[in-house]
Amino acid sequence: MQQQDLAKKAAGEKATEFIKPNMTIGLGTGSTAYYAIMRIGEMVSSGIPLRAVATSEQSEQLARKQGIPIIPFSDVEKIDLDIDGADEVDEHLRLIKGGGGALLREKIVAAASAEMIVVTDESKLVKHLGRFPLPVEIIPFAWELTFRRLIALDAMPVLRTNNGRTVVTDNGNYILDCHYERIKDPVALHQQLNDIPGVVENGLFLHYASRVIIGYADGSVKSLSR
Ligand SMILES: O=C(CO)[C@H](O)[C@H](O)COP(=O)(O)O
Repeated sequence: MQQQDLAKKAAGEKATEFIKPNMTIGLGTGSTAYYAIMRIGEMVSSGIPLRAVATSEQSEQLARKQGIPIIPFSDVEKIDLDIDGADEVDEHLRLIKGGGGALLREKIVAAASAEMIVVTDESKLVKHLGRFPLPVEIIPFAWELTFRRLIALDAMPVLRTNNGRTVVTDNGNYILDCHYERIKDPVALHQQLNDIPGVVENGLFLHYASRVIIGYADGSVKSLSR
């Protein structure tokens, strides 16, 4: 296993120590959340009663394979704990998410959770958000107009593609990756982006994370909390 994966594993597994029996867990998306899901699978196999909702089709499939009971959102009264990764984390525990394209479901689940623990490695820690391109999920209808509005806001958007094909999210939408280098006012930008008709959601998670667990390759972890 590579150094960075060891760090991700350490963080993902540590977060599961906050899980208590009978909790409803929000399962994040990505290569760090993967380790949390695998560990939760082991917990379920060992007889700990848990149930979960997933933030992507990918995580749902993984969870089902591990025997984690996935419940429909219609049955969800509250989500006790959401465990998810991030693409950037600043010192105020504000995040950029959506590198894996799951930002919309991730934000819906984070907003519905009593607590959100972010699992990450050291490479994601930044002084200022914005070095990682900010994902913005938009509806396909007239997407070119939404794209132009973002150009007018100096967002330098790029339509996300994979092998020459437009990436379509689990919700049937497109993603524009916006290049800022440094986001000076994340609160104002969050509002400005979501005010654009056609924008469904953006990858700024400004007040959801209550704890960030940073993993290191030697298996140690550091925890930051609000
Ligand atoms: O926001 C996400 C997916 O939409 C992921 O949490 C984020 O991209 C981090 O992924 P990884 O743990 O693989 O680095």
